[in-house]
Amino acid sequence: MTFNIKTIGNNIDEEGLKEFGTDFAIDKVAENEAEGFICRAQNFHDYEFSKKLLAIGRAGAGFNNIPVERAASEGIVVFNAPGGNANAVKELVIAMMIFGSRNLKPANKWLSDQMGTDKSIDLAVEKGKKAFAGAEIAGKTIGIIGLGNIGSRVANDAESLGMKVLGYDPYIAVERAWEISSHVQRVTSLDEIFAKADYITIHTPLTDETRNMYSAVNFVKMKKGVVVLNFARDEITNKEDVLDFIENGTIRYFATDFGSEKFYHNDGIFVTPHLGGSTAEASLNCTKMVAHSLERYLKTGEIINSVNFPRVRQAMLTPYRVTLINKNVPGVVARISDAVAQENINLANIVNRSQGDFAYTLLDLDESDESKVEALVGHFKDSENIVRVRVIKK
Ligand SMILES: NC(=O)C1=CN([C@@H]2O[C@H](COP(=O)(O)OP(=O)(O)OC[C@H]3O[C@@H](n4cnc5c(N)ncnc54)[C@H](O)[C@@H]3O)[C@@H](O)[C@H]2O)C=CC1
Ligand SMILES: O=C(O)C(=O)COP(=O)(O)O
Repeated sequence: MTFNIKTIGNNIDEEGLKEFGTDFAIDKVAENEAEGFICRAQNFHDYEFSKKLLAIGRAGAGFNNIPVERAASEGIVVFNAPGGNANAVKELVIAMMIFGSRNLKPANKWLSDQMGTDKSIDLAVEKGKKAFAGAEIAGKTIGIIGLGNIGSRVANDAESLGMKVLGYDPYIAVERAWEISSHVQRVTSLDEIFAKADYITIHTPLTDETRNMYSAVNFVKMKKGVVVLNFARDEITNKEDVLDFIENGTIRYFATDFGSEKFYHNDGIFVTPHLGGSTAEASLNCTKMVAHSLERYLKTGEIINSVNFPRVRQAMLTPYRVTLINKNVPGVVARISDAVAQENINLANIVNRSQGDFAYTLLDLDESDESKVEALVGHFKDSENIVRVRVIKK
């Protein structure tokens, strides 16, 4: 069987797409004919998914552009590429922190406005440069909100650049915690970050807790002259409040990957056009990662790196595998087992895992009679609690 994958939007790494095996066709059919999508930050909130679509690979980290709960309810598994672009974001954040500390935006603007000969400009430079004398980051305190793939890397590098590092992440994954330098001090309150840090950077998803975190209610708690960075998501920042707190001198410099017309001409603000994950390396990594996840899911039903379904790994050793996406309500597994028994099929293995309102069930059938497998699947069609059934032949 050939699976059709459609790349949505541009910037999907062509080299990365070569990871797909020969039984995958890329961009050969219309969107509503594809079993899999690969996308980046395109907004899918108003998108009507076709019944054929089984999986979406977000070639990046943040997935707030995809309605992941609706996708689950329509039987669509959404994957992302955790860590695939983390180094790219980290490097930009470190660069922007130093860029701001050394006043490079106004300094460069001032320099480009100079007129005259090289000699006269050299004289003006030596006289005028004191206006742009900056500060070093070594010895300063950085507060990092979110210590996942990006935040943990920023923490380790900031520490090796001589900074004192405070990290806040109430949901930190155990394996990530092991990767963070023991010199990074874990704090349990955001207010401690706001009160102590000279530099503050956020590396969390956009959630109800982080939306608007950069706003007046928190800016008033920050040190005068703080440098604030947002390379996570636009909606974390209240832009009017940033302008006010630049104006009153609380924020010395604000760097962000998410712009606004009011930001572009402000000397205290530096905006990059959502470039955090835009490197050749990150784009290759992320495309490869989601290509692997999609291929594995479509061919074997295994789920790795999904954001709306639990991880399910199970080697396929039987002639048939049936996978079901079902509502996470009581009685479904019993019904599935009953149906298997009614069709007199030997069940070699059953895996059932839930996440939120939905669950994923994988049945390995020790049965090579296709008609019996079809009869089994017949039990699950048109059931209000089962939203997707697939049969995978070894
Ligand atoms: N500017 C860009 O191009 C890019 C932006 N991003 C953004 O950065 C975010 C983080 O990316 P990764 O580090 O790769 O994700 P990740 O999932 O590895 O890490 C996120 C961390 O945030 C923590 N967290 C969640 N809610 C929190 C809260 N309320 N307070 C403190 N910590 C909290 C989690 O426990 C986790 O450790 C993404 O969700 C995305 O929005 C990611 C990649 C590129
Ligand atoms: O990975 C992320 O969360 C990003 O924000 C990067 O977005 P992009 O893939 O560059 O459209």
